Amino acid sequence: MRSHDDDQRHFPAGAPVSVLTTQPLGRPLDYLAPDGGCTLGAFVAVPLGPRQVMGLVWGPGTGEVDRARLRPVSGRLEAEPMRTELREFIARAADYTLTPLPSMLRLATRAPGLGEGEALKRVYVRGEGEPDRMTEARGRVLDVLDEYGGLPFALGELAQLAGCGTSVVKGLVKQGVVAEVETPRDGPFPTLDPGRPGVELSAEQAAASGILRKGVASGQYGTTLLKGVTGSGKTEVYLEAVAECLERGRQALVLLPEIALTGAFLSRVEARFGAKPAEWHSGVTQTERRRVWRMVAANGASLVVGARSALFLPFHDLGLIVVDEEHDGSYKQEDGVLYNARDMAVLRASLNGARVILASATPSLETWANAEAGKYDRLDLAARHGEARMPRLDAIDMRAEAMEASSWISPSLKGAVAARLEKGEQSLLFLNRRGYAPVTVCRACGHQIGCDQCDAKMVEHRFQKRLVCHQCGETKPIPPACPACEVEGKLAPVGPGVERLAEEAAAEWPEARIAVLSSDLFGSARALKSRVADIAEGGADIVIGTQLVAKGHNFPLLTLVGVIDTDLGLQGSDLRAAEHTFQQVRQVAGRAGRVAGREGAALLQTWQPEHPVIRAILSGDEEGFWKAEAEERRAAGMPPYGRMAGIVLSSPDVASVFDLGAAMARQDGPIRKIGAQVFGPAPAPIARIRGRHRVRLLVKAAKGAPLQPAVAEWVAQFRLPANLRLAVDIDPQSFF
Ligand SMILES: Nc1ncnc2c1ncn2[C@@H]1O[C@H](COP(=O)(O)OP(=O)(O)OP(=O)(O)O)[C@@H](O)[C@H]1O
Ligand SMILES: [Zn+2]
Repeated sequence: MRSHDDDQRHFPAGAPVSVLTTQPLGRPLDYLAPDGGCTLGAFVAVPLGPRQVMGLVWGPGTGEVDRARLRPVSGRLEAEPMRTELREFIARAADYTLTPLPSMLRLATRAPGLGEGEALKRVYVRGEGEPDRMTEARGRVLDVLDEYGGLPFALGELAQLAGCGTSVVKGLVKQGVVAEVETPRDGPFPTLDPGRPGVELSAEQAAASGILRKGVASGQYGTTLLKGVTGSGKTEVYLEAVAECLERGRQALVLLPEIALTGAFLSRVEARFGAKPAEWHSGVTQTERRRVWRMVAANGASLVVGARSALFLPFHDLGLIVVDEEHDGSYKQEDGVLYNARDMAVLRASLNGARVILASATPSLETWANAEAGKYDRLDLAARHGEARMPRLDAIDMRAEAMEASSWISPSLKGAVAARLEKGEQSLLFLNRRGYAPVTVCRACGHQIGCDQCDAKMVEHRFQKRLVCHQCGETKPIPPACPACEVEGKLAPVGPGVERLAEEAAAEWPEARIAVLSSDLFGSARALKSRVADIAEGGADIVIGTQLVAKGHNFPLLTLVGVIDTDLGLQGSDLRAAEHTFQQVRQVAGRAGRVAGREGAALLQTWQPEHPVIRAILSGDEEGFWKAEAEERRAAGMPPYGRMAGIVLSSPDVASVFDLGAAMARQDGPIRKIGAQVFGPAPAPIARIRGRHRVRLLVKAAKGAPLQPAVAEWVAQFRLPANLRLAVDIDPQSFF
């Protein structure tokens, strides 16, 4: 780590400095420091060709270009300079993921107007009374203001969210129904009070919380796996570590995997600390994003709750990062910069003397193995809080069930749901498939409707009345005739998605209130959040959902979980198929019976109850499962006992991807030099997306091998033909 004094390092006017921009140039460029000089990490404007772009003073000039030919920095921007710790993090993360530095800087500067000053800004909030004449557009403006609960908006932002012109807003201002106010930009967030009493912890919880608090108090880096069964109070326990962090005047970051979870979480923070934290995710307005970015840097926000990209915020002094549901796949970004937020959290904390808490009921094998190896500490919460008990898990052997055609809920499961309806309790039916039917087939010729741009079947979405490609998002109406044989009226849905399951449930229980939770059915994150809150309060009898419902929700009335197709994830040859199925099914089962006195049950529909993974899920022998899984991976040299890098080549031209793939496989010297191996090229499982043909290569290396430099050297040997994209995925999670 560089010394702290670096933060003060100053370059006098005219000194050569290297400036990193977000432009795709690959590396920093030299400029001359402006009048008055500039400090290391300062945000500046620099000329680039005919344009002015934002840049960051990255270090002394490299001397690559003759001094006489350097242009001066145009000016300093008003943003707080980037601290050494964050610059170091960006550089290390770029090296680790083999991402060009400019793309990393872009991740760390994703807020609008960073260069603009602190002047007053004009914002719009709800005023008094009702408009003289209510129009549809006016109504929408007022709805937006209500929906966001008093948050201020910029004019353009408000108009856009309401889907109207700015004149509509101005008209409302004239009548005083909307108020126009001048406020300082970017006010600090309300202070959180860690001294308020928390809930009374059980002995087990108190012991864990004591250890976590001590860790935070040490001011030293360390990572702890907080493993607790679903409903054991992991959140209550890690909030104590947050309290300790706040007491010490340092900032804390809590990463959550799913935006729908933040609503309930914010209320818990408010209950514990007396105010809400700052939020950072795709559902936050642009105005608010800028405020969070600046306040985090100025120490005006002590706790941030966010999605994975919050990891790149310019914290003033970050003392704790909690990664909740650390096993969740959404922590791995799968396009653009390919990074795993869980691993990057550990990296950032280690550079800043901060603690990491990885919380999960079903940790990833990577984390489990790191704890086994002593790299991470581990704390266990073995019991549910209070009198609540873990749900009973049972298999429903589908071979023994009398299933009708186009029916997916077995008679046994139906009986269990009916019993819950009678008692006024909730049931959850889980199926990890969006839409109505995954395949639409022609009963005359057998043709299945695919996407024109992708090597994928179109999925019927009946609520939208369209076929949707889950790869590229392309949609089209269901054609009246088969596109292959032109016979009319023979297209039929095959297989179930959540919408079709909801149809079956509605036919079976016409009186029941049914809620379908699937990410595509909600226009906005706010709408989804409010639906989740409504269900928690008893606003539905049967919840039907995708993996969206498997994550961290607390539905107190829910006592039955039915997994429709437990075998779904076990098909295919995914390295992590067993691990993911185990995690997902145990998580979703854990939604049942979370309140004392309401016994929970989970019923798993399966065609292969004797499958080892299904047996492990039922037996609950988690350590046994992980040991066996670890042994298999170790024997095969697979992660976490070996390392991998995935390469995806894609181009509209099929020949050029295969040619380059073959050349890469031949010229594998840099890979062989570290004792690693190249596999492929092979067509990717989804061989075409958005009209681009895709080919994969895989590098397998031993655990300690210097994988990144070798891959960098290997890839650098090749000139990419026009329009061919090469993506490197270090530690790949998916192989589509
Ligand atoms: N000591 C406590 N006192 C009062 N309520 C508690 C206590 N511990 C946990 N609870 C309550 O029990 C429920 C489950 O706790 P929590 O959500 O923290 O568990 P979790 O382990 O994070 O669950 P999951 O892994 O399923 O997300 C919550 O409603 C929480 O408020
Ligand atoms: Zn497509």
